Amino acid sequence: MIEAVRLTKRFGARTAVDGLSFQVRPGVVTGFLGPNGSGKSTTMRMIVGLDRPTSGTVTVDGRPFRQTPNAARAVGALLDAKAVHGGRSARSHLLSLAQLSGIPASRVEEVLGVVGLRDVAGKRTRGFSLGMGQRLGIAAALLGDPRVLLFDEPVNGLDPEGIYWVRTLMKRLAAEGRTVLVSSHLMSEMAVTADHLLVIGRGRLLADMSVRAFIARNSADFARVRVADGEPAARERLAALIGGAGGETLPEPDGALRVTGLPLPRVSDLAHEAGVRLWELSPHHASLEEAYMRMTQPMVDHRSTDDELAGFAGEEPGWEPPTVPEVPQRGWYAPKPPAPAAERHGGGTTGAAGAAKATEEGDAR
Ligand SMILES: Nc1ncnc2c1ncn2[C@@H]1O[C@H](COP(=O)(O)OP(=O)(O)OP(=O)(O)O)[C@@H](O)[C@H]1O
Repeated sequence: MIEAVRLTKRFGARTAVDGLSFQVRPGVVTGFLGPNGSGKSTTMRMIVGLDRPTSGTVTVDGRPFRQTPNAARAVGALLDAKAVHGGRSARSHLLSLAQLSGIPASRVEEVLGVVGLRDVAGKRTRGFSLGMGQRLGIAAALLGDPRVLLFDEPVNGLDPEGIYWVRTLMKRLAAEGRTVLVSSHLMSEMAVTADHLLVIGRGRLLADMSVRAFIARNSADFARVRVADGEPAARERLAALIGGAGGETLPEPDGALRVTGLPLPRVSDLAHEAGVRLWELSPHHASLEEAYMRMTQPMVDHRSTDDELAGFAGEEPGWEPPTVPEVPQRGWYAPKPPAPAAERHGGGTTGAAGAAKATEEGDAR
């Protein structure tokens, strides 16, 4: 278990972590969320003794990290996947870490297999993609088979298959009874990976609860109601009735109404009494992303403004837009058919077959 008590870190005048108290329990995946600059990485760095708290304490299984015997085998962390010597191979990077912590070399081969890097283990990490670097960082965290694991943005740069793999790995590690703390900005991913959430904003704890409770407390469920197509007057009549009964409606892009403030059966009764035909009446639960945005909106430090340069393209003196040949579009967003094989390769059946395939794909969309 990880336990923080009034944990605080200041960098000069900036308070990065402000009196945080929480516990991260074993057996579940705990998601660590917060806007950019809210203090997640600083908290993780303090957990593993890389930053010293200005005040307060944080312990791992009852002791500060620096006092934990053989800490590298007790706690594994992926904090910065780029913190690897680019001239070393993945294998030699892991071997040197293993040697420093008294971990047998055979374990290196095991973790290389777990993260799917065996085939490239002899290659210099300089040439690694972002996703390969993440996998190597995860391998390093797993090396000592630790009971406590921290992952700062582990899915950063991973493709969908890699993201799915990380999700499964986190869940498996937690199911084995380990303590797993994982930060991410990918809300859809957190919603399916984490059981529990710690949410911080400007260094302070905003929420410490299950994912389900967090969504329930920070969002409003709603109903979608769609009247029969081609009956706009009925839609307006229903919207007015809902408003009169104390509900609120918002138009949805497909013509349906999003209703809040009234239970579903009440909406159904109103439609029935008014003789409005419905094609849809469905309950909806807000997503983790909606709940998170609602809670953290006031805590966001970095916001974009409208782009002053919007509309700039094409104004460069002498610039002409490229001419795009007119191509008839077939189907729904059908891609441009490939040029005839003869034009591209000087003839041949391969090109013709490829053209036929591309057209089939276009039709299928
Ligand atoms: N070494 C440092 N010196 C000065 N300020 C720092 C240092 N490390 C972090 N900070 C500041 O502390 C605050 C918290 O940063 P931190 O990296 O912990 O946030 P974060 O939640 O991990 O952000 P992100 O989601 O962008 O990774 C920021 O304002 C950051 O600029």
